[in-house]
Amino acid sequence: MGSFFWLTPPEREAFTEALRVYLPRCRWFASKSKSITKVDVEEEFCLDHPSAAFSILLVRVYYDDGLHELYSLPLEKTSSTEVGNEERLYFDEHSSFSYREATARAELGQLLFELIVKGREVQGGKGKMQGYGSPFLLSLDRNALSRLQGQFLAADQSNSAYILGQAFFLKLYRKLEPGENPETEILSFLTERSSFIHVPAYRGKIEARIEGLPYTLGLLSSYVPSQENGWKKAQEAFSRFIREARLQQNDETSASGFSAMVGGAYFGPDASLIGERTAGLHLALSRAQGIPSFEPQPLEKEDLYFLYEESIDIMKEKWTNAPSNPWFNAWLSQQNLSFGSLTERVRKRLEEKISALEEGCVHKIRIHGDYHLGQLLWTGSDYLVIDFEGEPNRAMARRKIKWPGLRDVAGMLRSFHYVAYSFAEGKEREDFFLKRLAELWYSEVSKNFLDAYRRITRGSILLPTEEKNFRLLLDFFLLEKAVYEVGYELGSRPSWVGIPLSALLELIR
Ligand SMILES: Nc1ncnc2c1ncn2[C@@H]1O[C@H](COP(=O)(O)OP(=O)(O)O)[C@@H](O)[C@H]1O
Ligand SMILES: O=P(O)(O)O[C@H]1O[C@H](CO)[C@@H](O[C@H]2O[C@H](CO)[C@@H](O)[C@H](O)[C@H]2O)[C@H](O)[C@H]1O
Repeated sequence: MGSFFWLTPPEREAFTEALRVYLPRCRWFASKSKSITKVDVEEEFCLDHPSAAFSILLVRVYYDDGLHELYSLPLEKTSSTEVGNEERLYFDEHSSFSYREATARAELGQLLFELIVKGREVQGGKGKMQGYGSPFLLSLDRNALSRLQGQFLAADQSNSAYILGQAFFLKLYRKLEPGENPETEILSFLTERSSFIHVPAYRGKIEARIEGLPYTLGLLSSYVPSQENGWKKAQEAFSRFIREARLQQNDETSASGFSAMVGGAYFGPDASLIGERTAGLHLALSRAQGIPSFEPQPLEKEDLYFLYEESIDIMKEKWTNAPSNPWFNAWLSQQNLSFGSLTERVRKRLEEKISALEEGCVHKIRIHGDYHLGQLLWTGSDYLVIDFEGEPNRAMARRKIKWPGLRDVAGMLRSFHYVAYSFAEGKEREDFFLKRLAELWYSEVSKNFLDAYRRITRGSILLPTEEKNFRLLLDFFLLEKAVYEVGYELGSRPSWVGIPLSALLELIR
């Protein structure tokens, strides 16, 4: 079967032109709003299955702002008669060879799994791709492993995944950068060097090495059978709470009565368990003596000024379309605020938090970095934490920076807030009772989560001993996360922008 590098220059051009149209339509393609100037295929790794021929292409995409990104694109090579025109990405009339999207093919998942199990190496044009199994995987019976059936996971996510025999989960990263992916790094650390078991166990990875640089192409972990994720479970608990509270509305149930309801059966116990798991995760990550990329270090004010600058940049760059966003504007006029005064108050509040904080009051460690309820899987009796890639839109090196665990804690608190306040989203009528219940739910769930987290981390390098420092740091991270979220919502869910804005308002009052 053919290969990109066998094509003539005009054929290559036709193919990269086809990619230029195709890529922005893909869910995992990060820069949909940018204008592509050029697409280059930098590398091709060919993988043959008895019934199909595949290629993993590494494709460099150039934009009109001078920046570029590298993507992994698994394609199937097939003869023209087998494929309808609509499925083809490229067709070469002379050799009757065409490329089509292959991610959904279970055979590809199988081949990639085998690459890891057998530690195989595949040569490309400039470099090589190799599978690496963890010590545990390599201790298993290879024949039994090769009989496992692959299945593509049809979830609309930033990466693509396969399940093998309900035992393994294989994630193929789409956007690549040189260096080890934070997810393989953290999961292998937790699996092999800690006793924390509430994450999928690390089982291996696929790495490419091109011109001396490593790129993580895939992660193999244990498969976690789950009922739902934390976000769905919390939403469901919140809506049950609202239904029950409305039934009791006439019975004059007091605020403390409603809080007790939440604490009892409407996510209060879940929040405590999430607090325990979060604390356990951070404690495990903080016990990493002798590994420079993980070893804890005292927090300096400089570290926070870095985030402060980043928040200012987000407000300048990612909030630029705010003035044309009707929800943003309606919110501003409701609060009697101008755009300029909002951003200035946020800036000032961030600065105040840093200056009042005592330097070195806590240590920074490797953290999850994009911690929210959607990153928790509910197994039916416990929560497992997934997706350690960090914030998807930030550069890899940036996602590996150490921060106090309280940064993840703030992420989870923001997520509880989203559950309560997204419930009222899109409902025209002002419903004061619902607002009151949302406040009560958020406050009770947050208290349960924080109490559990603080109980377990008390006395450790993760928690400031003084209450004042704890509050300052947590508020700083809540502010910083809400600034990020406003930018995120303006780009992806403009009608939800009021949720992080309402949190910001509370924090700058
Ligand atoms: N180890 C696992 N076992 C089972 N399902 C998983 C596992 N990890 C992730 N998933 C499922 O796949 C989805 C996408 O995983 P995630 O790590 O969030 O990928 P992405 O990087 O694409 O966001 C999750 O929402 C979850 O449903
Ligand atoms: O795609 P990722 O899961 O890596 O994270 C990004 O998308 C999240 C949205 O799904 C976004 O999270 C925000 O919305 C959540 C509700 O959908 C809410 O629970 C989070 O608190 C809120 O930040 C996340 O910020 C973004 O990085």
